[in-house]
Amino acid sequence: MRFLTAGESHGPQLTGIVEGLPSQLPLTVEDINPWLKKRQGGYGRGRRMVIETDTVEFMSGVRAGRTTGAPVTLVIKNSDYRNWVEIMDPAPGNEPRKKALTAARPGHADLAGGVKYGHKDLRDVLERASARETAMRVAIGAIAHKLLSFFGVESASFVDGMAGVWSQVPFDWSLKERIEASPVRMTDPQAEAEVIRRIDEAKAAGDTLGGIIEARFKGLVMGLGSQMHWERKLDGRIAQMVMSIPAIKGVEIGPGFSNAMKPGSQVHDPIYWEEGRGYYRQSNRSGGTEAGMTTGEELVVRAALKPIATLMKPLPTVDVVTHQPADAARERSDVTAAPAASVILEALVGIVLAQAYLEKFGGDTLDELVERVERYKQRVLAY
Ligand SMILES: Cc1cc2nc3c(=O)[nH]c(=O)nc-3n(C[C@H](O)[C@H](O)[C@H](O)COP(=O)(O)O)c2cc1C
Ligand SMILES: C=C(O[C@@H]1CC(C(=O)O)=C[C@@H](OP(=O)(O)O)[C@H]1O)C(=O)O
Repeated sequence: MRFLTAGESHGPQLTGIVEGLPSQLPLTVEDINPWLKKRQGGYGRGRRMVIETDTVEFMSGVRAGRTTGAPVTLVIKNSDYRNWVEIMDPAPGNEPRKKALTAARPGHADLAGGVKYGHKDLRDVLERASARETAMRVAIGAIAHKLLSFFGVESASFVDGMAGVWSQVPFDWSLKERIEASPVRMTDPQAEAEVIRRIDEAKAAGDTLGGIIEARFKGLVMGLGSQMHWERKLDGRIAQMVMSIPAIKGVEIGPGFSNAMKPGSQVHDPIYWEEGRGYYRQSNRSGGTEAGMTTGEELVVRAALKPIATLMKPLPTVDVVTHQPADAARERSDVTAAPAASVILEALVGIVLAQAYLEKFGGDTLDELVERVERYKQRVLAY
């Protein structure tokens, strides 16, 4: 399964093409739109999210609520486009009416992208660097999750810490509903209240916040990915996908960074076997992968999100036309995107996992795939 996305943040629409889905996968917009809604939410988002109500349309590959096996084309319209029609006009002639953005914003694609692609209006850079693109990838992730649901895979995601405040309530699958209802997608009501206070404080100060986010997956079979060659290692593929989310600056599988400070005896997970249950672990300090393959335990993916780069109290920069010192351009902006990023993390790791299932089990139809996954589960038990 491969995919492409296209579309500018303030252009008419985002487009996605997904190729390699099995046929007969039940699929409606209702499988996708709730994910888009969740991605738009979260305390600390800016005014753009009031303008947009993201919903997806199928343009190919789905008939009567099922995939046909043909490439699936998805579209999400940008409601904000109506306010940007002239600025985003592809036809020549509107340039004088365009508001050129020339004060490169530190922390954004503006400077390197402007130099690399030869743009002096940095809008031509930022329109594609914007995290708006993740709306389409989350839509594609929702399809991946739909597929995973047929293999018995379940997922969750949350914000573990923000602004120096850590959740004190450890994740438990029974907390999923609370997380979904939380304005900052936290497990801990006390931490949540404090984090909301700090977001308000940051906003009032013209500042921004990042956070630590986590996604979990249970029900995965042992042996997705491969140790045999570097680019087939599942943890490597997950890291690439996660780092491609705008503003993510660190990724770990399980407690990867804190494990690095401990002796091996406190890090690795002893192996047990029981009749009827097969192989299992009593701990999951590996976070669910060993040597680029799933262990069959929960997969735990954590990521660090930097604070939003556009500051209402802007940092010093240089105007790329005049080369004079300037204040960084101020665009309408989020104060934090950590809750949204946790949803993106969960959706996008789902894509990597769906790809791993499709690679391992093949299958042109959903039935074939499910049958092969079930047969493999029996093999794992009997091993
Ligand atoms: C959901 C989401 C929303 C974002 N919203 C903003 C925003 O409103 N303003 C901003 O400056 N950066 C925002 N970002 C981050 C920038 O897109 C990102 O920092 C920038 O493109 C530079 O890329 P890098 O941080 O990966 O280096 C957001 C990121 C995510 C994941
Ligand atoms: C549009 C989205 O996020 C945007 C991501 C973003 C950025 O610089 O990454 C900047 C902001 O865009 P705007 O200037 O239009 O307000 C965010 O709103 C979205 O998540 O759908």
